[in-house]
Amino acid sequence: MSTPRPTTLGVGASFGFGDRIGLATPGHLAALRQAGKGIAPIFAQQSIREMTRTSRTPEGVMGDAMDALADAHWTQPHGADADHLKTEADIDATADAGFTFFTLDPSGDVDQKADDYDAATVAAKAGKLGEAGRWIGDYVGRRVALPTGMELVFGELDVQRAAVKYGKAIDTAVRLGLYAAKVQTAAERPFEIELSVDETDQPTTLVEHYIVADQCLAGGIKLVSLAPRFIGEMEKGVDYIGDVSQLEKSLADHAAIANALGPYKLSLHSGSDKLSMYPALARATDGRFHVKTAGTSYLEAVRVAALEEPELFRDLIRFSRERYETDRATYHVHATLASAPEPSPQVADQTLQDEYLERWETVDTGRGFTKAGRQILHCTFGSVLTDPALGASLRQCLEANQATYTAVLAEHFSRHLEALR
Ligand SMILES: O=C(O)[C@@H](O)[C@@H](O)[C@H](O)C(=O)CO
Repeated sequence: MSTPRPTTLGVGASFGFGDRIGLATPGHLAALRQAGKGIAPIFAQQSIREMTRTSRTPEGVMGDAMDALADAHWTQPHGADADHLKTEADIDATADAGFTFFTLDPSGDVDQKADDYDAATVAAKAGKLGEAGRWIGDYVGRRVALPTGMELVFGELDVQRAAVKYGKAIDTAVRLGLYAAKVQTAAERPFEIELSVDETDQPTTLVEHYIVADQCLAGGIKLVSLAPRFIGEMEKGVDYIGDVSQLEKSLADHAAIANALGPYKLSLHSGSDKLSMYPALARATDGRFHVKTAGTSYLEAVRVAALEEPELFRDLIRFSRERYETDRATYHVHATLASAPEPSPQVADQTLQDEYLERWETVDTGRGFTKAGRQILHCTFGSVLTDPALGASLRQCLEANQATYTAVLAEHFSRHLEALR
């Protein structure tokens, strides 16, 4: 039986194995076979941003994943995530390549300062929204009791703020979602839609979540998953930053809304390495989650260089440090160059591995101890992979040591998947 084309996965537990290089799928598969029972995989997953930074195409991403699945004689269902789509052109490019999971990202239309406005400013801005604020009157005064015991109270200020924050973004999401549905239906191809507003500065409140999802539904968009901006910090390349017990309660309330209006999954973006919150996510959603990762597979590729070609690892660190201040611009990260050592000859190989590739506690947890080299490597993947010398050297290292890459990925992602069970 041959490897099936990507398909829709529905609202059961799923996991996205983003692969920025195109050589990680064997390791992802090994981890899934070891520890992924009951979790549906997405192997072909890249954002437009990633493909732009790595000069890859949707066809190339799809081809790399499908070739690896065929080599492994994979015959089970799998999805394909066209991630962080912002325009109709993004949808056209990825739909034609066979993607079936469309992550719509209207965050460019989210007012990311909305939580800072006082009541008068909120009211004034809401009054100027026009069509984007058409639904304000429909919600003011509502109360919705959630099975978690939480009651959603739609006060006038809360609803106005939701409109100021997400009103335009909702209309963008509906426009993109209807377009994706039209394209896929015309081509008789399967599709499912995720809405992502995770890459915004201020958390999505429960009232805002309810209104965003309810208005998507009213606009004709059936969500398979939603990525709100959760409380706490989901920074790239490091574990969750915040109080996990508070997060679990918030996740349960968000999940109750998803069940009431969907059902749809809660989607965790920047899911790489957030193992401290995985059990909470699985419990709070009762397994109705999607976890999206990508950067951590790149970091494990760098680990192969550290293990097999230490001099290449030093070159990667040196180059990444030169690029970090530029490349960090669109990512939510805290690392500074001062938080990790220069790869000077006096610094041992093992020290560099510890400082730049540690998986666990790598942020200042109040003890003044910050290891953030992972973020310096994480954010500069595009510069490295498109550098004629370094990109080629890293790929050659991985191709010469594919068994090592597969092994470190299998171990790394088995830990991720086991934490979700
Ligand atoms: O870095 C990217 O552009 C994407 O991989 C991520 O934003 C993705 O949506 C994600 O959250 C995976 O960690």
